[in-house]
Amino acid sequence: MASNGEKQSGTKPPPPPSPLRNSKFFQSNMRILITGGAGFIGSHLVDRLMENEKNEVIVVDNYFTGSKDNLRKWIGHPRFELIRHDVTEPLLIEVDQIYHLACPASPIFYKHNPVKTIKTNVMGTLNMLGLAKRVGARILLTSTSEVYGDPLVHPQPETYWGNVNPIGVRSCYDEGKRVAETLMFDYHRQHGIEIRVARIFNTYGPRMNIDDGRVVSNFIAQALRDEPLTVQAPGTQTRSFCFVSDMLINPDVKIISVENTPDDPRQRKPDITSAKELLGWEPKVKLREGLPLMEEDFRLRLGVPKK
Ligand SMILES: O=c1ccn([C@@H]2O[C@H](COP(=O)(O)OP(=O)(O)O[C@H]3OC[C@@H](O)[C@H](O)[C@H]3O)[C@@H](O)[C@H]2O)c(=O)[nH]1
Repeated sequence: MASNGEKQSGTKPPPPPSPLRNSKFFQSNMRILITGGAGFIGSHLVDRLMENEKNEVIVVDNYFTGSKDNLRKWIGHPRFELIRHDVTEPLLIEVDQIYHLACPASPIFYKHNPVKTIKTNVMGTLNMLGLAKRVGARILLTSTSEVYGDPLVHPQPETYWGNVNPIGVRSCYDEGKRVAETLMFDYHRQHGIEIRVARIFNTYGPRMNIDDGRVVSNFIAQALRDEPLTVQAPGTQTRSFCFVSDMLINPDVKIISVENTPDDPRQRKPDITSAKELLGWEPKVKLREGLPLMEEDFRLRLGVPKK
């Protein structure tokens, strides 16, 4: 679709899917690969796909931010396989569908080793697309709201191309995911690969990493420890949050509205203050469906006894 003023004329249609791909349309048993399947969203996706007895699920993960613990109920299951593998290395395997989730997603983790983050996004996606092409698999990439950068349009329609800093500390992730999206669409246009791209916004729920520095996990951990909630400056930023099971109902769902002030507020300011100090009142954190489960899980991990 043309937007931001650019005309898209003369684009040729993608080639038809390979005969290998065509044969999979009539197949009901699916062997599904999930990269990053030991992570927060990945493991919920595994649960969902394992519900279908016709599916065989293979997870690859390097356990940088994921954990075997998230998959413990499936380890040893005849339809389930777990491989320690880093997607920046090629993977030769026979599968029918690929869900490519592998990448650290929390800002503190992806900024920890930015070169590795961009390698994961670029080389990892190339490797997965190469695999999809070789075996005729359909592939889904989990992209991010961060492809919009500091959006100047609210809410962001898919036709909006974003406002991204190419040299900032978040670029390894923002730009990495943008290149990953480009690769997906180029493989589709050039090789007829069947693709899906889901731009995921801030997701929360059980199995979220307690120490990933994100606002939901921080607030819950702080509340459980009876500490003040920290709101990072400027304090006016907003996010749209999606509970993990709501996201899996329709992985293509786009939950929008990331409002930011114009002066690059996404570069975290060091002056962190307590919510009370900033707002003049202590905000009440509303726990919704599923959160009691998360709270229980966090209590256990923090060693905070039940009330
Ligand atoms: O303790 C905290 C943590 C965070 N925040 C603020 O809360 C907002 C949300 O921050 P988070 O770290 O939870 O997440 P971000 O929105 O910055 O990044 C997220 O965006 C979409 C996903 O694709 C990314 O993977 C992701 O982690 C930010 O404005 C941040 O400054 C706080 O006020 N207090």
